[in-house]
Amino acid sequence: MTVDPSNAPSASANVAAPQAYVATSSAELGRFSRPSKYAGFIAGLPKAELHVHHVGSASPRIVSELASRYPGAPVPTDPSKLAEYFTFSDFAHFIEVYLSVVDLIRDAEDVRTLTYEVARDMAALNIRYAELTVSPYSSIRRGIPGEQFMEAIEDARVSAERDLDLVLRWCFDIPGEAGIPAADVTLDAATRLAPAGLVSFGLGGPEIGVPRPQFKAHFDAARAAGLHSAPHAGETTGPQTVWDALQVLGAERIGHGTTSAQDPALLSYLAEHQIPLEVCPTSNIATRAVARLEDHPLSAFVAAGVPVSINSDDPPMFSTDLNHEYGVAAELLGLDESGLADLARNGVRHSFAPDDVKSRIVAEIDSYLNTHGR
Ligand SMILES: O=c1[nH]cnc2c1ncn2[C@@H]1O[C@H](CO)[C@@H](O)[C@H]1O
Repeated sequence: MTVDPSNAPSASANVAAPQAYVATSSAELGRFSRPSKYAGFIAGLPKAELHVHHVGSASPRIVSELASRYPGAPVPTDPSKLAEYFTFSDFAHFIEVYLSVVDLIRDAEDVRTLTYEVARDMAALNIRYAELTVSPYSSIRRGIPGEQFMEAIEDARVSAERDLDLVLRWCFDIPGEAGIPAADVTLDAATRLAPAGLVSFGLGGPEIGVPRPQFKAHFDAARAAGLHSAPHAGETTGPQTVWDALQVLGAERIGHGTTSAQDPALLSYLAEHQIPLEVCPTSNIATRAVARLEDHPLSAFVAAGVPVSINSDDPPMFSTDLNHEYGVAAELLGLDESGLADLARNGVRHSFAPDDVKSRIVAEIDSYLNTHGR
């Protein structure tokens, strides 16, 4: 895989390129919902993304390019066949497909290129800050040395900040299905290899058959090392998983948290303690965690006073991108431009970004609303 520097937008080009939906194939974008009437406003709005997976952000072009190097792989080499490959019968099927793409990343150069290209797609959407969920275990167990992996992602992070006006940070997550050995490797990567951009410790993958409490010692150690706790919970199992994440893993933010809506006491707790949920509406439909967008509990969260941010999760795999998700949120919550700007400010405020980065981006949002709001 090679980077074509001539495709890299300059920082000033980002501001003026609101129509670019480069993170996914535009024909497929919005397979699960209509384009928003606010699409133009959203495209130029400076935003933060707090829940987005590293490999799950690989564009169809990168995925098919990688697949063509490994003819035996199940992943299609033709980008136009990817939409069908990325149609999931259920969450378990989604994870199986996700791991087949992870399998195509074989060396540190792949990691560096992938990370930089993901950053470039984000910058074209006017994302100014992103916490990318990275699973070092998946690469280390496929033979990429941990030190090389860290060097690759850090190199991409520093280049993105220099070239793309995008501040990147990492959440290292345990792929839950791989159990304690994966947790050990992830904790070692987070605490011994400790790259400068790392801000949080997470837990992803399936929830069924993967109880959160088994990872208590790993989260305790990560938190003692100064990392924030941001596990997935309540995406595919009920509210008890969210309680476990809060009470056992010390969660400061919850990935998805969708089924919290089933438990009024949990909603009150989240509101009282101002624990944000990282909501990814289209993802929940694509993995069939929620049956229909109309059934999505986003508006119930907001009504209960639970803080939320809007995120894209694995955008090309779900035929979406962050701008499209903001349009979906506007529809679900009945927002206008000023409400969309509030949503963008929430994304920044709930992030683990340095304070100066937060105030800079919030000021950019304020000024964008002043000049582009109705
Ligand atoms: O929506 C999601 N929920 C949970 N895990 C996910 C999701 N998207 C990507 N991953 C990724 O699945 C891998 C296998 O556990 C992990 O690397 C996790 O980051």
